[in-house]
Amino acid sequence: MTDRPHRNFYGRRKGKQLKPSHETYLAEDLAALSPGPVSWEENPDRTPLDLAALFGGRPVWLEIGFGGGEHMVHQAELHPEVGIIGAEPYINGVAMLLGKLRRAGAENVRIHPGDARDLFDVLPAESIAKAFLLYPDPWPKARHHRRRFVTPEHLGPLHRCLAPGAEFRVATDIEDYVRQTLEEVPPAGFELLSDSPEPWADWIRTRYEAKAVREGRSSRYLTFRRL
Ligand SMILES: C[S@@+](CC[C@H](N)C(=O)[O-])C[C@H]1O[C@@H](n2cnc3c(N)ncnc32)[C@H](O)[C@@H]1O
Repeated sequence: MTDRPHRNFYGRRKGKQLKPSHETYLAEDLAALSPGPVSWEENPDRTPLDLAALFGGRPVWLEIGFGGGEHMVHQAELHPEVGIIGAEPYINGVAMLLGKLRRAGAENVRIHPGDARDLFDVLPAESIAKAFLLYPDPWPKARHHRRRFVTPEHLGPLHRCLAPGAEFRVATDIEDYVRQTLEEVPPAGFELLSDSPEPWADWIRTRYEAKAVREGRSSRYLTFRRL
């Protein structure tokens, strides 16, 4: 037994199932970091989460589709004065985040290992002070554009959760995703604050962004304010 038995414990296993023994660790960590009952099975009445109890009254931020969790852990370390809830259905990404969290020792993160849309309806209205949507799935084919996150179907529930004045950040390397975001987000009750080829000052490169850079694609960083 080393002093860090979890080192690389949740390592990269893209495309592979987690080993049963790893699933035990995953389940234990996830139980400790649960934001409360989110799924319809656990919370059929959709009772709102008690964010004050979760984070002791700190402002709460939300990351949708955190992938491997680089950005979430970075923000959690940078901002111990806030609580951050992340949603990600890709279980190996969740495992990567858990490994990073163990190494970082951040205590201000809670994880919903599933669809962000299930989280939206159990977050109290106007409870989120900042939201991140970083490199959402591009759905490049025109006939799949309605599956993108930035549609009225998702933006309405997100708007309900965000506090007036809350920042909503979107990063993407897909030019047509920028177009759709600029078209769809303002009518859902947001104003555009900035649209930049440069990332935010507190940025850290995510796994997906690193892949985009390797493949020669640049990115756009959009900041909206919830009206
Ligand atoms: C292209 S990846 C980017 C991941 C990460 N943000 C990054 O920049 O490396 C998009 C992520 O969104 C997640 N995702 C897709 N639909 C989602 C949903 N409805 N709720 C939460 N996450 C979702 C996917 O599982 C995937 O990990």
